[in-house]
Amino acid sequence: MKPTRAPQTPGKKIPSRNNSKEKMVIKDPVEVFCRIRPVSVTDDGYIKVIDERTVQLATPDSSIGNKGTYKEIQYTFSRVFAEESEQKEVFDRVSLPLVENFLKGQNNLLFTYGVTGSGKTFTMTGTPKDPGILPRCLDVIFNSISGCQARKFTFIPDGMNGFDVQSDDAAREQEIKAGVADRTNRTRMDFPKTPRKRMAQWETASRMTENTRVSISDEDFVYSVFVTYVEIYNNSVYDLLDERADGLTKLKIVREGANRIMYVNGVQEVEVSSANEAFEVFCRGMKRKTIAQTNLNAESSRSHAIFSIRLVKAPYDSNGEEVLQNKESISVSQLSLVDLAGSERANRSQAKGQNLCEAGNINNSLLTLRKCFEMLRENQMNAGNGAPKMVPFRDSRLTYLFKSFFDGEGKVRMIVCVNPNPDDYEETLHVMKFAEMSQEVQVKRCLPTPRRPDVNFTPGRRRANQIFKEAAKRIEESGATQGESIPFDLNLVYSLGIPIDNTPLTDPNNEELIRSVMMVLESRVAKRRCLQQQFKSQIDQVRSSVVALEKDNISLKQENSSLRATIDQERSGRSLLEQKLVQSESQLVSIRLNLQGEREEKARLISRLEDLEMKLNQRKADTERTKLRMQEKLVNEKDKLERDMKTRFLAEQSNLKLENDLKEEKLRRVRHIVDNLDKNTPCRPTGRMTRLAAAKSEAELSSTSSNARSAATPNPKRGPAVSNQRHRRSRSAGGNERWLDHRPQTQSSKFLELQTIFQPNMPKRKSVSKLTDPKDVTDPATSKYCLTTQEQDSDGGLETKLYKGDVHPTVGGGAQVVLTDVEVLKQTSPTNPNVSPSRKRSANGNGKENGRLLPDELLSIVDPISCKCKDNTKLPRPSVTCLWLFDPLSEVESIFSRGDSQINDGHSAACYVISFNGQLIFCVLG
Ligand SMILES: Nc1ncnc2c1ncn2[C@@H]1O[C@H](COP(=O)(O)OP(=O)(O)OP(=O)(O)O)[C@@H](O)[C@H]1O
Repeated sequence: MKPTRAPQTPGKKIPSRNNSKEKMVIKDPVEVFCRIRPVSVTDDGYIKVIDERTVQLATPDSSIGNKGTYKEIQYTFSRVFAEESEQKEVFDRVSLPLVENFLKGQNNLLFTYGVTGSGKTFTMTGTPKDPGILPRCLDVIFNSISGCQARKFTFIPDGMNGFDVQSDDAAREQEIKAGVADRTNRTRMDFPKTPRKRMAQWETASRMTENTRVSISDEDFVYSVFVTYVEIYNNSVYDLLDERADGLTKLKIVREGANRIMYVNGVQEVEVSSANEAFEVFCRGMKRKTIAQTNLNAESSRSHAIFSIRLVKAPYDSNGEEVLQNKESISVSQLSLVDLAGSERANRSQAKGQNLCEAGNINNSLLTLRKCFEMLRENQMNAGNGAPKMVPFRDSRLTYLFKSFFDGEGKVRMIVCVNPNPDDYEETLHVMKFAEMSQEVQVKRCLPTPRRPDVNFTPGRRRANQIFKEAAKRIEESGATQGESIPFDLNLVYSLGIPIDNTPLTDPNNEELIRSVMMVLESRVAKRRCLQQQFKSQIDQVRSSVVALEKDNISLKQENSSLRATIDQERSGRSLLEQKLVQSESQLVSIRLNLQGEREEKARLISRLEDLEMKLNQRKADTERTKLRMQEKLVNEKDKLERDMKTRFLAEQSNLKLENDLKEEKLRRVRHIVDNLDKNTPCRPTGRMTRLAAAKSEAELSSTSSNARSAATPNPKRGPAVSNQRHRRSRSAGGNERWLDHRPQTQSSKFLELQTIFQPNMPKRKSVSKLTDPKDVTDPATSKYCLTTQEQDSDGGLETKLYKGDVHPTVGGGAQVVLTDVEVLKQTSPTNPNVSPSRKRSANGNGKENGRLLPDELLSIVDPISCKCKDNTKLPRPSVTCLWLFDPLSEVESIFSRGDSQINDGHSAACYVISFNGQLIFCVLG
């Protein structure tokens, strides 16, 4: 028989089969059938049957809205069953050939596939009035083997997917025992846990039976039927026929048998002797099957249900008396009917919690099924181009259980169920695509077993034995033999016809005799001819099977040698790979060692770095501390130095004063001498002169002793009285500081004289009348600020105020001015008669009010020696510009005034009017 090709979608390539190795193995494609479920909605059916093999899917209006485009896609299958198709039609076309194969001793797999609610369970099980594939299969099987069935318990499952055979007597004994046990058990089993609508109908209504019968050639065999029913739920296999309540014991594992057939280990295999009994067992399992109510199906299968029927057969012995007691002579075939759970999208089924988890597992296992098909097809297309890729059968229990079918241990057929409901359109597209692709998968054909254990036995011996026994029984009943046993005579099977009459063949002219001999001979000739024909046909059969065997043998030998070559190649490849692995491992070890070394080195470096960082931090802290100490020391030294300088300065000043006093005294005495020259009276030093001289010697003494004290032991608590640095008015104190000289142009100051003889000492300056540009202040070169304002009072006197301050840069990049000093310069109008040089002095005449200086008299310290008149003009007399020299520490107070410009020629101060204790003294310094 030639393999039938899978129908191909136009444009799709048929896998190349030029490979010589491929030619040797006969392969059959997976046959796929499509069944369309009838729906009540008729307005927008998106499925149209084009012919009996083609179906067309057109995008429904609802999906156009979502996806945009309208398209029509055609799919071709082995056969398309339209909505109105009957269960019988589907069975005859799809399942009957599988049943025939099954009865001939081959394995078969049929599964229904599709979206949830598309009619898979209906197609597989049907209803009592319109049974589906499964009950019909059972009917046909038992119709066909009726009369050849073995006594129950003739075959006993060995627990490893095989069977043992036992004698008729042993089987009878066990049957009696089991009958008793079965009756006790039955009462317990017949109550379903959950009444279900689908099951209820089977229990109440009588089932319509299928009458088809397939003729079996092996009449000298006995048959037994065993069924198993398992479900794959959440990727675990459960035995649906296990009566025990414990869920764990129902959990089974999938194993590979010695004959490479996959099976569920430890599953309950129930022997059935009729279709009804078998269906009853199926119903029992159905009650335990996991179903649930979803949005899309009131009784939706949540598991893949696998009902397997196994046909066990063995030949009769040579006398047709009893089953041959040899395990080797047993042959087993299997028909697996699989009702797959439907694929579903959670958003459509609204599945939640456990249902959602179930849906996930269902979709995963179906995805694995698809992947296996895809990989099988890819391997077939790339056959001969390298080693085939591994098919992921093990990824799911479902595919693992059916692995042997795809490995060539049986025939595979699939029914794709589709629901024309437009809501199913998207999912149906995926299903159709997969189904069409599946047809390209080719499965190795399972050849009928060439081994005939009964090859030496007489055909028809069983029936002959039966007839003989019946005849012998009747004879015994009639009392003819009287207890004598009649031995079975196998020659009866080969009798050439009626025996020749006992009349002696003596008279050749006896017409009657000749006619009777002629009749016998004719019958014998006819019988012989018949036997010869039978013999010839048997010889032909044997020859053809020998030829087939020889062919198989040759092809197997070739396959064997090519497999050996492949194995050798793989072995050498493997040894190469092993070598590489060893090398890689040694490299890995050395890399690991290196890595370890690097890690240790890194740890060492890190710890060293940490040490160094610690030391660095310590050193920084030390440096910081030293810096602070040094700064402190510097400040102290500076203070000390300033104090010393101040003391010296004051000492020098008082010396000078005393010298001046002395000179004045001398001058007075000279005058006095001159005045008294005429009078010729001796001149005595005045008391004042004495006092001055005493003061000088005292000042000198104190200066010397102070210097000596400071040189010997510095007294940090109380040094000599020095002027506050902040109030230092010396021009030399200016240094290199740059001043921002701010002289606002107010309305009044425009007309006032600013060029007084006493000018602030600002060697470097930038003069502005308005502070509009912030850069003037923020300029890093500017460190001092001076604001000059002027006011004129009603007497015509001028008051000039100099607000001095330090410019400090701020963090934000600006600058702030801290005013540290105010200098007030007063000029009195010479025309004002009320003004006297001591006007600004305090009431007690020493510049103090109750011993304190008046604030407006805190004037800047200006070195009188460097006082210059800028334009060298002559100052009007008695114009007196007074400066109050104020030292807050020593509280020494003086008035320096610019005297006669003729005496003071402008380059140095030569003449001073000194107010000392309210007296004005002219001093002329050399
Ligand atoms: N060909 C058909 N004729 C009449 N009724 C059908 C047909 N196919 C399906 N149905 C009905 O549709 C409903 C759903 O069918 P069924 O339970 O067989 O779907 P399913 O594919 O097995 O769903 P799930 O995967 O969820 O188990 C049932 O009520 C069934 O009777």
